[in-house]
Amino acid sequence: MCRGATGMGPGMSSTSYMKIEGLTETQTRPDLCETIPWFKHYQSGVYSSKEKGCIGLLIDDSCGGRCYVDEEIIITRLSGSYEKDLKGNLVLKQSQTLLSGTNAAVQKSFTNHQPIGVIIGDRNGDIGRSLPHRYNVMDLFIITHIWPEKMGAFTGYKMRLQKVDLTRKSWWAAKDSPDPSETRDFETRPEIITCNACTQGSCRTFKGIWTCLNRDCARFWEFIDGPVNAELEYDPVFLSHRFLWDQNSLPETLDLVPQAPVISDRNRDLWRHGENARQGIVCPHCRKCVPRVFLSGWKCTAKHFVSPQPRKNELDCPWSLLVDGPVVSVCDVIALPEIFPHSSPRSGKNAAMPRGGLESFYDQPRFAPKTSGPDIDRVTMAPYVRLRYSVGGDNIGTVDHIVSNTAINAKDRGPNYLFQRFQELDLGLRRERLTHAPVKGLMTGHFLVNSGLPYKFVVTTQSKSFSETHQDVLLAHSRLVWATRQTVAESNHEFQKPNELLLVCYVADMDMGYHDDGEDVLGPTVATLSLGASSTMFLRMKAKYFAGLRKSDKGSTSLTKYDPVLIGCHDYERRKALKDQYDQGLFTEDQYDAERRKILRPMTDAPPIIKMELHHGHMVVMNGQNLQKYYEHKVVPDGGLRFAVTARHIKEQGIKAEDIRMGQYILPPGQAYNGE
Ligand SMILES: O=C(O)CCC(=O)C(=O)O
Ligand SMILES: [Fe+2]
Repeated sequence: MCRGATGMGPGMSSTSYMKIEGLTETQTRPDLCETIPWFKHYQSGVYSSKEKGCIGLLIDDSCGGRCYVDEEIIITRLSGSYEKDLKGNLVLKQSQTLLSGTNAAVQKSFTNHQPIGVIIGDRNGDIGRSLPHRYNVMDLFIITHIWPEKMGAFTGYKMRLQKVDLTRKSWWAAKDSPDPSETRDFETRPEIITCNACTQGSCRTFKGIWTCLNRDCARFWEFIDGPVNAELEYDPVFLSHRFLWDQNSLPETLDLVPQAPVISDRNRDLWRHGENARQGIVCPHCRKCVPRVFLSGWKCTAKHFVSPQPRKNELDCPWSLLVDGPVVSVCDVIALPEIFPHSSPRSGKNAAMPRGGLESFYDQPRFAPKTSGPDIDRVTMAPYVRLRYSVGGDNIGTVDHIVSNTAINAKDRGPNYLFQRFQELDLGLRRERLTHAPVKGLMTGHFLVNSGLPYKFVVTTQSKSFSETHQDVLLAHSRLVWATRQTVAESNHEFQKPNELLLVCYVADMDMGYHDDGEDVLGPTVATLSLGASSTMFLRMKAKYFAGLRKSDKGSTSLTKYDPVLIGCHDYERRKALKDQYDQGLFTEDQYDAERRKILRPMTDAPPIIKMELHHGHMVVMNGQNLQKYYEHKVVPDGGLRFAVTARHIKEQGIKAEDIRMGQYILPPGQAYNGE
């Protein structure tokens, strides 16, 4: 059945919905989603909230047959169950329902007259004009009709949306189109015709022909002697009629274009390191979505686009909003209010109060009870305590957790000093766009800066040589050189001096997801120093080794080639027995694969086998090439300001002599760290 919006009548004009006029634009989907609060979905075309239903809609690409965009009306399909055929046409693969998922949210917005923010992408061909930017905020619309159509063997839905504010000409209107007339016709409605078979009314949607739009009726989508599906055109009245929205009858509307904040002493923390620190801001000058790229704040400059490159028409706008503030003390980001009664309690999301005094807080790290986890060896490495996790037998590797204490942290040029200096120095910390990401333009979930030899595998960071790196940063590196040397001395590896440094900074809910640090060009040892807020580090086996096979996005599974059958993997005993038989030549490769297929099942991800609480001043040294090959780690900070300084060795073979010098430095006498 064709359902139209109801309950209209003469009412207030809707001009007040538009807080700011005009177009907001962005070139990447992540920038859009970080900035526009009513459209935070990175992949779907519908953004919904539980309470309101659909609040944001993106129309891009091809919307399928008979989609339509004019100055005030949009007709588009509802999402879900479509696939592209070989020619790139969208084909419905299963009938849609309005009862669940995003279509239920769309239905809810239709019923509630919820205004919806609409964004149009420059791949949309229905608008019939070129668009200035990749993504362009159109305006607020309300769904006026939702109806089913037969699409091949299945039933899918379409919807008609009408712009809320009819008093102003839309920015996407043709240049020569007239301004909206002051006297509009809000009376005319498309004709409603009752179906003889089901007795339900459906409106005249198509030109010169009527069909029943009740999907349960025997005569649904029946066109006797009429045009074939592809020839259907919309009825002129169906396109031209308008509802007048009574503003008082509409639910709370969206702030279509969020205003840039005015930073004051009261809200500074929120925007600097708190809840809003990852929020993008619409530039008040050029209206571009400006994501938080820099730790120092927001800068509306096209120049910060390493990838994708700025477009030709992109303005290099000078607007910026910097959020500097007083240096945060360590006591402000760790939970020790009873010891520092004047400090504000930590607001981190995992904040846990230490049971003992300050010493016990640092000296007795708590770690998750082991399941099938590695052995832990606890030794005193005065003045530190070192916990060594031996992972997966001899040939895999070790993780050393080097636990600091207040005395170490307070030492001259120690962690307390470094935490302060890293805030005072202009280190150039910024988020970078990932080179391989499911969504183009996706940025790291943390700020970073690289120095020494360039490290550019996950993200392309601009690297400074150590000679251009501030000495206080080199002091942190020198602690990691010491820690690396300690660890390597007990292994059968040769010590390779770290020649690279990655400084990462986390604020708000930033984190670093599961990854490994195991590029071919990297040495086997990776050492990290934590400064500031606490965090939790997890280590787990990679899924393909844990399960022995992996599932592709399309649902097929493939066996892991050269499966090492690591201690701790799923179904270890049976897999090991098969592998032994294969290694002894009792199976051909095909037989081995066939036997493996009988027992292996796709798994959910492996559970973490190490969970370490990293506090201010702690160091972690991961040692072993295979540790990075077979295992992965992630870090989830508690919230609040945290720096992680990581030192690795990049193999020098094939690197030019002048570049090798980028990874070398000499500290003034007595300043290289010696473990005290
Ligand atoms: O934040 C941390 O402690 C670790 C960072 C890390 O894993 C990395 O930089 O690769
Ligand atoms: Fe890492």
